[in-house]
Amino acid sequence: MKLAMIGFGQAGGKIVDKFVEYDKRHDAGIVKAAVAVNTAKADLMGLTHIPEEKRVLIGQSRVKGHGVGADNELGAEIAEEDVDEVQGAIDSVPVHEVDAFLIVSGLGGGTGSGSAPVLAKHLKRIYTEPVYGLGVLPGSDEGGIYTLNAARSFQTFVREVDNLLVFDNDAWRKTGESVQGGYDEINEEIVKRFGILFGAGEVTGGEVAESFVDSSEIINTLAGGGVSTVGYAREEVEEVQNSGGLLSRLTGSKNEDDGLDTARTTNRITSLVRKAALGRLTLPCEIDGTERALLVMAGPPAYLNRKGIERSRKWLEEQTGSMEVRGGDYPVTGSGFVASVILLSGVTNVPRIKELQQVAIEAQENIDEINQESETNLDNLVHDDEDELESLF
Ligand SMILES: Nc1nc2c(ncn2[C@@H]2O[C@H](COP(=O)(O)OP(=O)(O)OP(=O)(O)O)[C@@H](O)[C@H]2O)c(=O)[nH]1
Repeated sequence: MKLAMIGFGQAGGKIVDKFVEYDKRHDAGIVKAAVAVNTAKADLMGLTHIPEEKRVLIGQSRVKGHGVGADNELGAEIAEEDVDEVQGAIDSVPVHEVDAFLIVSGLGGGTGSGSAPVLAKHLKRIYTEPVYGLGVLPGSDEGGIYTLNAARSFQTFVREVDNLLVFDNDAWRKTGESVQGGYDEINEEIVKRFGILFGAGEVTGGEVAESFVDSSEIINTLAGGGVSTVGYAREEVEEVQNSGGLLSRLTGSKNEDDGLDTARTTNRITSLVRKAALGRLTLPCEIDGTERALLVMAGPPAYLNRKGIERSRKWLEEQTGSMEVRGGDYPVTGSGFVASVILLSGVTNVPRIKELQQVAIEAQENIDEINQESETNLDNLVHDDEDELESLF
């Protein structure tokens, strides 16, 4: 699947930068264009793989290249004012060659959390291609302002995009380590999971898959909106030549080990799918109640088979209660591992989101209370002034 990626803020820029690197390293063919947008000049200068002309500094007249300091209302205002500058960088993207836009952003800061939903709304008005978001939730040790920003931005972002893929930093923090300490590893994890998912629709180099995942299947799984999470599991394998693959499956060629190999391959697939679905998701949640799902099995063609994928698909249908579970191969010769990636789209039972919604409600109530108090104080002040004036005459 070919994407135009736009990274907002420090986290968004770094993650898109890593996607570009991943794309080159694996010849994945998913990043058709990459743009980084920020209010902080230093963050843009720290990027390595996104070309300089695709790094856009916004809000110069307001914050002089120094960032918005976690003020996401200011971030949103700046994005509204400078959306044409971002559009300028997107104008050179051959949009007819991309399947979708992906806006990547941390939701806890000011620039990304404020700007990402603004750009999503803008792109949806202009283009017919789907606009997806990849939103990163802050660690709970980052402080109240980050949680509040995330709570507010999450609600707006999910409304503006066609689907919001979520990664929760908090769930990926290592015990005893602050989330900042492990960003490199976390970003690797993000890019690996989403790289395989989006790469599935872009097989190059003459690989033949038995039941190939098409980008339309990714789009259909994400259609309908809501929030998505991704599971992943992998197992190292030895690359074998000419044992199975589509050719031998089509010609029916067999050897003595074929029965055993097929059973082993099938079992490996079903076990990896269970591990991916029941292990740590990018956004931890109950998988029961998921609206749509897509299962991608990546690895050397000899280690992929339809039977394993079919069984796993049925298992996933039972676990999620969804009637819309798609599945297929992503053949990668020479990968040295078989991996299962599961996209769960339209998840509903997510404790972290409930927590964020609660934070947003409480914050709104506090704001209302403060407003009411200051109105009452103002009224009292006016009455006091009137009384004072009356006593003067
Ligand atoms: N996964 C991941 N998360 C990050 C990274 N850097 C920052 N974050 C998270 O993203 C949130 C937003 O931080 P930034 O992206 O630095 O903020 P910003 O959008 O640039 O906004 P300002 O700095 O306030 O202008 C933080 O709360 C962190 O949780 C990163 O490299 N990887």
